[in-house]
Amino acid sequence: MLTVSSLDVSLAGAKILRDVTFSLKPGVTTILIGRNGAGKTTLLRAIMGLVPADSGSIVLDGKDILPLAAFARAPAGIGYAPEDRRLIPEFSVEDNILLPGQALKLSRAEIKRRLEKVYALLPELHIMRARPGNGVSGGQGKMVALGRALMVAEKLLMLDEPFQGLAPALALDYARTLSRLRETMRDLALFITESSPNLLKSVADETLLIERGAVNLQPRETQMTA
Ligand SMILES: Nc1ncnc2c1ncn2[C@@H]1O[C@H](COP(=O)(O)OP(=O)(O)OP(=O)(O)O)[C@@H](O)[C@H]1O
Repeated sequence: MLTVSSLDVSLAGAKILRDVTFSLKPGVTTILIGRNGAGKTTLLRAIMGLVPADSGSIVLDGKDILPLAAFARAPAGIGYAPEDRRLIPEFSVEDNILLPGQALKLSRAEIKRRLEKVYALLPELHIMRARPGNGVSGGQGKMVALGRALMVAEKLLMLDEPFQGLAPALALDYARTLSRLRETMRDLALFITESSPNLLKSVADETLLIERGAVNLQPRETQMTA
C-alpha cells in the first residue's frame, strides 16, 4: 500500500533520515519505536510532504508521491495526527475536525458521512463538539486530533506519539478507540510512533525500530501481540 524506499532527509544541513526503507500494508498496524530525537516525527512529516527529502521514493498504491507537494498529497487518503495536536484555539471542536474535509473540498454529503463515522467511533467528541479548541484538556485534544485525522484517513492513519502526556485512564480510552477503529476500518493501515514499546503492545501487528539518529529502521526480532 505504502512503500518507503531509500529515503534520505536532511534538516538544517544535518542528515536525519538515512536510507529508510519499509512498507505499510492495508489492515496492518505498524508501530515505529524510537527514542526522542530519533527521527520519528521527521519521517511522518516526510510522508506528508511537510519536509523535503534528499532522495528515495514514497510509493502509495503504485504511485511515487515524493515529488508531490503536501497539498497535492492531501487527497491520497493519509490522515496525520501530529504529536502537538495543533488545534485552532478559537474554532469549535467540530470545526477543527471538519477542517481537512473542507480543505480537500469534499462534498457536503461526504463531509457529513465522514463526520458521522468519526462521532460513531469517538462519541466523546460529539458531546464536546461545541467547545472551543482551547477549552479542551490536553488528552481530549489528542482525541480531537485523532478525529480530525480520521476525516482524511481513507487508506492510512499516522499518529505521532499519541500516548505522550496522556493520563492512564485516557491512555486506556485511546487504546480502546484504536482497537475499535481496527475492527470498523479493516482495510486501514495504521502507522503509530512511540518512544516506549509497552504502550502499544495491544494494537501492534508489526514493529519497526528507528535508532541511532534515525539511521536504521529494522523489524523487531519478536512481534508484539496482545
Ligand atoms: N527543523 C529542524 N531543523 C533542524 N533539525 C531538526 C529540525 N527538526 C528536528 N530536527 C532534529 O532532527 C532529529 C529528529 O527529530 P524528530 O523530531 O524527528 O525526532 P523524534 O524521534 O520525533 O523525537 P521526539 O519524540 O523528541 O519528537 C533531532 O535531532 C532533531 O533535533
